[in-house]
Amino acid sequence: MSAPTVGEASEDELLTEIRAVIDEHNAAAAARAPGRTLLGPGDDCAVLDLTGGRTVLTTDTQTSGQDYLLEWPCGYRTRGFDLGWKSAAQNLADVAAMGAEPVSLVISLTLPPETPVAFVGEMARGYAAAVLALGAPGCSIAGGDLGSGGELSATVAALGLTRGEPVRRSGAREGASSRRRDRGPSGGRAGSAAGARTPPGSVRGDGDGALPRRRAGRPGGLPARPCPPLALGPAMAAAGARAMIDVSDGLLRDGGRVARASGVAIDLREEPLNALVDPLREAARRLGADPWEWVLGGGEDHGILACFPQGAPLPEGVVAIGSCRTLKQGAPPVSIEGRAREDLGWDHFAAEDRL
Ligand SMILES: Nc1ncnc2c1ncn2[C@@H]1O[C@H](COP(=O)(O)OP(=O)(O)O)[C@@H](O)[C@H]1O
Ligand SMILES: Cc1ncc(C[n+]2csc(CCOP(=O)(O)OP(=O)(O)O)c2C)c(N)n1
Ligand SMILES: [Mg+2]
Repeated sequence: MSAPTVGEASEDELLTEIRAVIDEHNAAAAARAPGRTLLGPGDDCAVLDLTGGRTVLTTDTQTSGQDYLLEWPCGYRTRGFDLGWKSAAQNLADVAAMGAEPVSLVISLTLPPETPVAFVGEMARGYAAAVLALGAPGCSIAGGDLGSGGELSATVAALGLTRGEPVRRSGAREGASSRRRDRGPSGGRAGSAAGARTPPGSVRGDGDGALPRRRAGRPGGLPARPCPPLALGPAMAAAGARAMIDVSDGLLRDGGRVARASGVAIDLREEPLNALVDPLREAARRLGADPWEWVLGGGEDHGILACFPQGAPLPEGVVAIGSCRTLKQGAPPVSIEGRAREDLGWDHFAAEDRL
């Protein structure tokens, strides 16, 4: 007998599958952050107490074919756990990049009828696991929505609280140095997600060219399970960061967003970037790809790019990668050792069959 699918289940049965996981998570989260989530799933709305700071709110969607593939070119099959993890992580990263601590998530799922019920339960486990593993153990999963549809998609909204003022993209000033925390708790580095997406179709024919399937599909679990360094968001804010962004669309593109919003030019140094490129060289060689393109243009690593006043003490693990200069007319918003680089990065609406 084949595994039961969503099309054979009722909404209540699916909710029971999800609630089994998240109710347990929420009980633990409530013990760690008492008084924040006053009412979780089960009513028309959740009830939160967000007094004591500024509230930040964000949402992001993972859509099959656009943000993930059920089967990657390397043969790796996306698990429900991966999809849950990634859609939580991507939102938690946005909260952290404002300098906030995550308080709660709501989750809306569109499920094609052929989706296995077990996949949905796995997604719930992925949400709860990401929240815990990435360092937001007090964050509740306060509710969501279920619907049927042609494409499997997951939309998460996340709420967070700051201690001081949220850190926006627009606060960078000349002379500030720009630094990037590139390593997540389990080792996600800039460029790794892009490297993992690169299809082995582009492998060079040098005999053992292709990475073993396991490694090609999951260097550090990416891009299936990105590991944004959540705790560094509030830590960088407390250390005086003037501008922050999570790198979802690529270092150049997201750096350009900070530069433009702040009215500065960001000049990156080659030496610290080399430290990000080096571990990717071998994988890139085998795939016939340019590791610099992964580091500069690859998205979905969700490290945090921040600009600090010169001389500000940096939280541990933060690496200085450049500085903010005067923005000159006609000059690129982001350069490397003063040289312009081709504009690399992810744009949903410009992408054509490009992983
Ligand atoms: N994917 C989900 N994850 C977590 N909770 C969910 C999910 N879908 C629905 N819920 C929760 O289950 C309860 C019932 O959902 P629903 O029937 O969609 O409510 P309503 O009809 O009031 O919109 C709500 O409290 C909702 O937050
Ligand atoms: C099937 C597939 N194609 C392409 C990509 C690459 N990709 C999709 S979205 C994205 C950037 C991040 O997504 P976005 O929704 O822009 O996140 P946000 O900037 O809103 O945080 C990248 C690099 C992918 N992950 N999966
Ligand atoms: Mg963001």
